[in-house]
Amino acid sequence: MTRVAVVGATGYAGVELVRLLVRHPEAELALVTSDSHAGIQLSRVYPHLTGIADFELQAFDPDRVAEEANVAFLALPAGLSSTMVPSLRERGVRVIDLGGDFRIPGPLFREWYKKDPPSEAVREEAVYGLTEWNRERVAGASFVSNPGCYPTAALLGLLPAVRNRGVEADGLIIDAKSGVTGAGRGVNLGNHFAEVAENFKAYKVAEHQHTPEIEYHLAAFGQGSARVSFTAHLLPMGRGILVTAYGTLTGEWREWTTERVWEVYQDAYRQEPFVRVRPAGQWPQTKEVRGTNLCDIGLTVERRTGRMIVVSVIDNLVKGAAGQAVQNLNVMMGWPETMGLDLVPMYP
Ligand SMILES: NC(=O)C1=CN([C@@H]2O[C@H](COP(=O)(O)OP(=O)(O)OC[C@H]3O[C@@H](n4cnc5c(N)ncnc54)[C@H](OP(=O)(O)O)[C@@H]3O)[C@@H](O)[C@H]2O)C=CC1
Ligand SMILES: CC(=O)N[C@@H](CCC(=O)OP(=O)(O)O)C(=O)O
Repeated sequence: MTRVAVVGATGYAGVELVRLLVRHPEAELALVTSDSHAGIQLSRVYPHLTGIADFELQAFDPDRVAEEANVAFLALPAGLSSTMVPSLRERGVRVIDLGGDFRIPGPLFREWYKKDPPSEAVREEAVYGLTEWNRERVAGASFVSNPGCYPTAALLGLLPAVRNRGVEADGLIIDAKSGVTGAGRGVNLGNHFAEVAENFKAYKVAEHQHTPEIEYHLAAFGQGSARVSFTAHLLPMGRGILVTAYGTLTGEWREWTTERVWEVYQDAYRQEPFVRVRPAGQWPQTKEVRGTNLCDIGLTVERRTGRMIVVSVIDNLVKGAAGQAVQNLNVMMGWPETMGLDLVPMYP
């Protein structure tokens, strides 16, 4: 068994990691940490874990993490892992960081997150954990930077077309909707029931911090440059993200049918255990992936406008956070990629 720690176990991403790790056949959950709940049992904070994960929460201490665990998952507010990661790496702990600190170069992090970035030398050690597109590098990694929730859905939906030069990567439009757990467990008026229920709103328009992450990795994996208009919206539901992306067809793709484009997507994802390309005309829904590490994709060519429309859905806490992090753990450790993630969607 490999001993693992969850740093920030009381947050929504952290507690989802706990859910997956307590049933993982090769990982043993050895340590859970919290800032404001240190000394209290995790099952006091989350009574649904009574008898399942009654660990006492510890304050973060890198020596303690290194004593107890070989791998640490960090699920902390942006900016904290920039200082914590080096202290763990120095002690030989492998790290999977779920925050935004290491996903983009420092100057972009400073500009969009308005926080001090980590040192560029440490950031360059981080392997971006979009598993389906970076599996070989994740396999040899000791430090993985897990993608953001919106970027996961957007990149998986768009990369087959961008990589194959089927759509113009400059000028993509990405329209995204999330459930409220995407904002974490912290109390925030914008996520108050009375503000969210029977309501629907766009937020952080033209200034969402996931915009540079989407552009940077579309360019890197797509082997070109990318400019996107990304708009996030808040839905009155707990879990789930649905992304609708619009791209102008280029080159020979301008003449292609939906079926031809669909074949390119099938080729890209046929071997992937967690990506399902839906038959033409079938549009994925958030509930169809709820509680799982799946990303479902539907697409069409819109002949009238010369555009392609792609819809992708994930569970933000699983494929968008904890599930993809466990998928990366499996790849890092050389275990079967689906280990501990063989989950059936909770429907209805
Ligand atoms: N929610 C989501 O859908 C997704 C989240 N993520 C990422 O995961 C990370 C966590 O997000 P989420 O779970 O939503 O956030 P939450 O606000 O729900 O949780 C934050 C966690 O960090 C801990 N924490 C806060 N401040 C400190 C501190 N100073 N020192 C140590 N621990 C601290 C909290 O512990 P306590 O309150 O007990 O002190 C809590 O466990 C973020 O970086 C986010 O970007 C990524 C993809 C999706
Ligand atoms: C619904 C909601 O508010 N979602 C959050 C998701 C952010 C997140 O997960 O933070 P990172 O930037 O560290 O990835 C948001 O849009 O800001």
